Amino acid sequence: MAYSPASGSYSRFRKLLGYLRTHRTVTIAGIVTLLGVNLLGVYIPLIIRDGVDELQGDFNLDRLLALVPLVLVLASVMWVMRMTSRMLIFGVGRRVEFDLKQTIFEHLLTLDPAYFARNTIGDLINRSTSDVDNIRRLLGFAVLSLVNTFFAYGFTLPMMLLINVRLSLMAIAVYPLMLFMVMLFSDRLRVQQGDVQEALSHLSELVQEDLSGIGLIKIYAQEDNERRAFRVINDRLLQANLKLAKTRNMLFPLLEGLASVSLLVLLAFGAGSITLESTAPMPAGSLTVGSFIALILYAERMVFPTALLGFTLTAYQRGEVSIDRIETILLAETKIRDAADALVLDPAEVQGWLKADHLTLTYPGAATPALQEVSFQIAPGETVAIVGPIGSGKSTLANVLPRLLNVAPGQLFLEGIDVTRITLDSLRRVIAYVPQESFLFSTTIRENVRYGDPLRSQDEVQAAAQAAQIHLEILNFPQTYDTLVGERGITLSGGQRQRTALARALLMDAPILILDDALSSVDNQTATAILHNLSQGSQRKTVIFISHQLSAAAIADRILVMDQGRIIQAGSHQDLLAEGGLYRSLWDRQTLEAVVRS
Ligand SMILES: Nc1ncnc2c1ncn2[C@@H]1O[C@H](COP(=O)(O)OP(=O)(O)OP(=O)(O)O)[C@@H](O)[C@H]1O
Repeated sequence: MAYSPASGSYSRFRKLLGYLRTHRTVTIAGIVTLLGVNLLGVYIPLIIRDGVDELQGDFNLDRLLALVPLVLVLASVMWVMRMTSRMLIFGVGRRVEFDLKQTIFEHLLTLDPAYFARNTIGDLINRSTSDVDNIRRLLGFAVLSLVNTFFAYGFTLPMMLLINVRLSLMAIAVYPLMLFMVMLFSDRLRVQQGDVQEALSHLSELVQEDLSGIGLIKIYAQEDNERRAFRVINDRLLQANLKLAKTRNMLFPLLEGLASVSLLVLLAFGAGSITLESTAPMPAGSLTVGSFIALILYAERMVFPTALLGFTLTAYQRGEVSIDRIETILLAETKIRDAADALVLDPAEVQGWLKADHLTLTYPGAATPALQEVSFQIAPGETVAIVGPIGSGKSTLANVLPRLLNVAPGQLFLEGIDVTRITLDSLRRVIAYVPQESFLFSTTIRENVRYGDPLRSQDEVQAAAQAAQIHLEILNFPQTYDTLVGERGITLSGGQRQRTALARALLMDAPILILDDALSSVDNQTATAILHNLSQGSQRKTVIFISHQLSAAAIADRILVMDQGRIIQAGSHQDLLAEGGLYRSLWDRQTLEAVVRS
């Protein structure tokens, strides 16, 4: 996913307000507290001004001693309020971070598998963490700083003008120049920030892919190549960061320097305007020592937020880039969703009757359909094997049944109902599906088996494991069903993983079971035994068994032979052997291979 500003600054600003909507009370409380801080910040210099002017006429220790505690109390109140405002506003940033992470994760769960084939996990993780972090900073630091700047300019500047217009204007004369600089650098900063985030995503992608495929890297002795590839991307990130740092390091000191110039201007021109005669009428344009001190204190209050404009801007722009990157995820929509009038299937009423009627499916961007005019009917309780050469469309067919792929209306029916008119949830509940890659979570065997329904009892888990022919092996694991598997536990063999995944599907006791080459790492004899058991008994399910293992497929009630997206043969093993054609040649080849191996 390349970074492309999906929206203008205005709509990004509206997005930000949208993030804040649920926390508006706390945000407003934070801003009101900040308002209090600024009002006190304006008031305290006035007390100091009056105090200094009074003392100048007639020095009085009692008066001085009364003034100090007052300023101290007010300054302490201001300090407490400042702390409170920071806690409130930074807290909002943290809450928005929480909301966003939750929203992104929940949204990702709604997207169909094709989305994850198009976008890398590393990039998605980066957007859900680093980009969300940038938005938190924007809503914490940048909001606090922007509001602070707004109040400082709104209150402090008028007070300065009231004290002395000429000196105040001279002090802030450099500010327009500063704003001009900020605007000048703003686009460059945003583009450079986008480059950094993108390079960061590429780095996460590479780490994620390499660590997942670490075995492959070692087998092919590609450590050096991967090291070089990492260096290239890491270097790209370094260059992007250095470029950004260069721009920031040019802008920030410039802003800080210019902001301090206002203090120098005041000192240079203000000192000459001070009049020490407190009794005589003040000459026009002159000011008392107290007013001069207040003016300096005010100017200082302005310097800080103005000098911070650069940081605020970066935080804001970083956040803007990240808003775009996060919105790209949130705007992605799945085409596979419930129709407005979708039916909820009652699992008890589903027998397992499937019908495809000229089912055709073309992957986005593909030149030819992966499924072409596929028609069949599968009766309740029937065991149907689907065989065919590599890439003939078998997995596509398996994915279409539970609507993991977007099937057009009027082509696929369950119990005579168009699957596009059934809610996804109820459709998927009646189809147990074991994919080619058997994924296990890093938890115990028991939790893996009862993933579809964590409340199932140990007896039920065991019965499913027995049907999947893995129970006896589980008993040999260190803690039997409590053994941890995956990253935090033992590593299962390919065949053990497949049979654990099968047990997980069997536990769901769904009327339809799809096995997509799900026993490829299990020996032929065991695979045949499993399939035989599944197709026997009174509680027969509709079983769709996709496999390259023809000896196991041979025991199915019916075999569908696929080639180039079409069903080109259908019948029992004996019928198909007698018929000749593709099935016969596949069978002969496998039989010959088995003879050669033995
Ligand atoms: N996500 C996808 N995007 C585009 N094309 C795809 C996608 N998945 C599969 N295909 C293409 O669709 C065709 C059918 O693939 P499919 O995986 O269904 O075949 P298969 O019979 O299951 O193969 P195998 O026996 O190797 O598992 C192939 O040409 C494949 O390249």
